[in-house]
Amino acid sequence: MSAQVIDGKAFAAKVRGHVAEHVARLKEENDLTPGLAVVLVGEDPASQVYVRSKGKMTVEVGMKSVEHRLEADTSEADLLAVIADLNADPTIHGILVQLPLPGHLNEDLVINSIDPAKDVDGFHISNVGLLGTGQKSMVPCTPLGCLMMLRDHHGSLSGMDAVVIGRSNIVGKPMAQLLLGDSCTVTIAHSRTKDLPDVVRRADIVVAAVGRPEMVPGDWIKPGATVIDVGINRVPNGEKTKLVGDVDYASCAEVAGAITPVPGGVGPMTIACLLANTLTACCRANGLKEPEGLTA
Ligand SMILES: Nc1nc2c(c(=O)[nH]1)N[C@@H](CN(C=O)c1ccc(C(=O)N[C@@H](CCC(=O)O)C(=O)O)cc1)CN2
Ligand SMILES: [Mg+2]
Repeated sequence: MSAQVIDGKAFAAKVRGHVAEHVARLKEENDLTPGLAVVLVGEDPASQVYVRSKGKMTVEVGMKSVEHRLEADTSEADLLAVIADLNADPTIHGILVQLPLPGHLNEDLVINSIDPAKDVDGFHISNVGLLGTGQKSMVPCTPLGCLMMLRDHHGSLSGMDAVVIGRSNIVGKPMAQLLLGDSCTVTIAHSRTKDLPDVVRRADIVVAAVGRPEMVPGDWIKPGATVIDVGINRVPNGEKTKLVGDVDYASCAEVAGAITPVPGGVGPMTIACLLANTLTACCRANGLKEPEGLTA
């Protein structure tokens, strides 16, 4: 068997197209422009690339984009003051603090200082609690992107066995909540899971989000299963480097029914869902109907 490739790049472009249509309608009918503020502390090269890309795509879908680039040694008080200003700014509907933060800053404290209604990353403790109790929330972008691709591929996910490998707050835990919300039977596996290969072999859906290059081989995959690879690992490739996921693509693609590639799978969906969340936040803030198909 050779798996169907789930093209995240193409799907993300489609999502951004839907967002752009809604944004144009909001402008025309409600004289409203959604605004997204991205805060970057320090000079992490990968973060700089992601932040630039977020700003560019925000403008492309017709939204207002604001960037705050702060020095690596910015104090917590100064960062919190920037966030407080954005919380109070009525033209800003989404606020995102790019992670990871430099080590001297308390990530939880910083994230929890964002107005939950503007927390387009869905990392604020209020949004985590709302998602966990099945209430309307802001949903973390990467898991939301994975869910959108799974729904698009399968239609209903009801009754499917899903294994999420990885228990991070950003991907693993919210992914499990979303799959549960779509009536999957969900297992969260991690580094201490016993008989991990056997656990993964039971899954109709495997979401790999461990951050370990090519950790999942094809012989862990049930024939026909859907494999969603969240990993973005840069590894040596001769004199250069290349990006690989958390699954061994070649062997998994021989067994799986469908698989996301790296690059071009989950990654592009993350930014598309960030734009979708900003649009959703703007609609909610103004008491307007939310766009369909862009939230969980
Ligand atoms: N506040 C946040 N910080 C971080 C998040 C996040 O969702 N919110 N996620 C990641 C980084 N990230 C967005 O911020 C992100 C990562 C990767 C991609 C992407 O499109 N990747 C491409 C490959 C890019 C490359 O060549 O390096 C792909 O997979 O095709 C988009 C966004 C951590 N921080
Ligand atoms: Mg820290």
